[in-house]
Amino acid sequence: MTTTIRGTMHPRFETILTPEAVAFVAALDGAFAGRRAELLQARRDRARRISAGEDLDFLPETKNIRNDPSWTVAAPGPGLTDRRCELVSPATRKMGVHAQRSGAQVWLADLEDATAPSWSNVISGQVNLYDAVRGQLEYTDEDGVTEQGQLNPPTIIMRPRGWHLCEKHIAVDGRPISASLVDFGLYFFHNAKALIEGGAGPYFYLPKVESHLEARLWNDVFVMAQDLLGIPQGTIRATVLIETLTAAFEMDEILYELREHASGLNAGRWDYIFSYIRTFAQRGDEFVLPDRDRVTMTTPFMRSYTQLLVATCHKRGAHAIGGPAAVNPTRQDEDGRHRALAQVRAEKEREAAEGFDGSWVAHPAVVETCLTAYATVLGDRSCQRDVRRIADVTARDLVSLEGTQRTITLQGVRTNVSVALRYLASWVDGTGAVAIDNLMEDAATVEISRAQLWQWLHHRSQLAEGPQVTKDLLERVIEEEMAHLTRSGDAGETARYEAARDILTQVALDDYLPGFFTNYGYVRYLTDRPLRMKGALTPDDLRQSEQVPATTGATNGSAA
Ligand SMILES: CC(=O)SCCNC(=O)CCNC(=O)[C@H](O)C(C)(C)COP(=O)(O)OP(=O)(O)OC[C@H]1O[C@@H](n2cnc3c(N)ncnc32)[C@H](O)[C@@H]1OP(=O)(O)O
Ligand SMILES: O=CC(=O)O
Ligand SMILES: [Mg+2]
Repeated sequence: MTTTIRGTMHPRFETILTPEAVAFVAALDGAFAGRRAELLQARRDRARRISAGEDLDFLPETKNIRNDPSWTVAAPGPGLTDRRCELVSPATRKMGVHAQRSGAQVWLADLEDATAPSWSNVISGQVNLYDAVRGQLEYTDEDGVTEQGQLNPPTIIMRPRGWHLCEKHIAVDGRPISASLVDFGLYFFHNAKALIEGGAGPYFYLPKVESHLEARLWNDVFVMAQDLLGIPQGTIRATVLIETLTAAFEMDEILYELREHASGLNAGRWDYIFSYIRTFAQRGDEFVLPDRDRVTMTTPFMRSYTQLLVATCHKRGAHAIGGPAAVNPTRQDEDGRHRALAQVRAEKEREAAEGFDGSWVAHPAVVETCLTAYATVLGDRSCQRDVRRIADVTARDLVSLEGTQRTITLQGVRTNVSVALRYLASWVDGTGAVAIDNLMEDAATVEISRAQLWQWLHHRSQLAEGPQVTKDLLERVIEEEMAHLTRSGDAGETARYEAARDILTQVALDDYLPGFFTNYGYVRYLTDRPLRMKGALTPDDLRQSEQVPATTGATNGSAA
């Protein structure tokens, strides 16, 4: 087996990419690459069946697991009992230092939705985590002022990339390897023992899981990783984001598969909305969602999902964690800041009243707000896992848009285009979380925007103002927004917006609905040696970006 590092070696990358660490990751990939490929194929097969009319339902073959009241998940790991506020941020040095000083119980260091997965971001994120775990994270600003993390920092939970992505800068026998295993493996190899010695442990958030079989794969990865490093089984803790529609039907099963390592479920609402759109993109009008800002946590199908999540977690002794509010309390706008704080407070109080044990925030300025809101329900208690909730949620409740306001507007189209272009122009430049119009935008929120454009186009949806959504209309709006966004004439900015337009056109306007914009964007714009920077990508390039075996001709998510 030959392992090759294809990415540029920046300063300190050698700390992470040691021969032993790379061999560890290659061993994991060698053991699990086949199953990962099969599970990605199973995703595509299921997506095709749903597109063709198959209804989603709870699985008959796992009924025993759901109905068996006797099993629970492992006790919370050290440092994970109190999770009232989890601050999420990209794993940069500056954000890491701020997160460590934020007063949150958890720092969720994100290599996923909030990180544009360039080689430089991925490995420098590992360098920053390496330092953070050892209490050595510091950051020097432009004025030469050095800030350090604090002595008693939050528990770190790391979020690796999802199963659908590969890491092209590390090749085993010429083949790129799973991005999930690179992120998980490097972090675990370097830090597991130090974390345990420090009184915590190797903890993970698992993103975009679509089935309990994918959770089983993660569990098997954990077992092998712990074995290889001589760490006791059951040391790892994983919280699974329930952020795909299909996973919402398998919450019990996902916890069961990971039960020795599971510590909770999280309502990853943005990807969940995206997943809803993607799953039903080619079904009838009854599944077409309205403007992005009209879908909230109190929209009936969203409410059903969170009720089921809380009830499932508490039945199994797991933490139920709320998702991130996207409002951004920017310091530039005092009124906007007050509105954002009030909105976060109302949202977190509602979550706590619904039974959640804690929640994500995406900005340090709202940590206190989140803690106060949870305190109104929890008082001195660190969580409410012992409070059982009954959720009488049916399969229909999880998918039906009955009672949902369904209006689509030209402004909704324009906002989706503008937000996607602005976000993608930053993403190709290496920034994966961006404040736009006082909202936090990341890969998940922008997936909603582009998938809505695709769905509305596919359905020729009627806008409140009269016209239908057509390709001509979308192209016109894109041109208008591009003219507006590139008006400075700056060459670098224009090039980034051209790249953004290319990605948006590819993933929102084509007949084919790609599973994720990140696959295409990554191979085209983020790799150290990008795949054919000029000229159109061929269907083979696209398949490669989505890791679809050439023989299947399948799409990832929805067959066109
Ligand atoms: C769908 C999902 O998955 S959500 C989870 C993934 N998303 C995220 O993690 C996004 C996290 N949030 C962010 O990245 C940022 O808050 C942004 C990009 C939205 C806004 O950042 P900024 O424009 O820098 O905001 P702002 O200027 O108000 O920040 C004030 C300070 O707080 C810091 N800060 C802002 N957000 C965070 C954060 N999440 N964690 C740590 N520090 C932060 C900034 O670095 C800045 O520091 P400075 O004063 O030393 O310059
Ligand atoms: O990862 C979180 C989400 O909302 O998506
Ligand atoms: Mg997500």
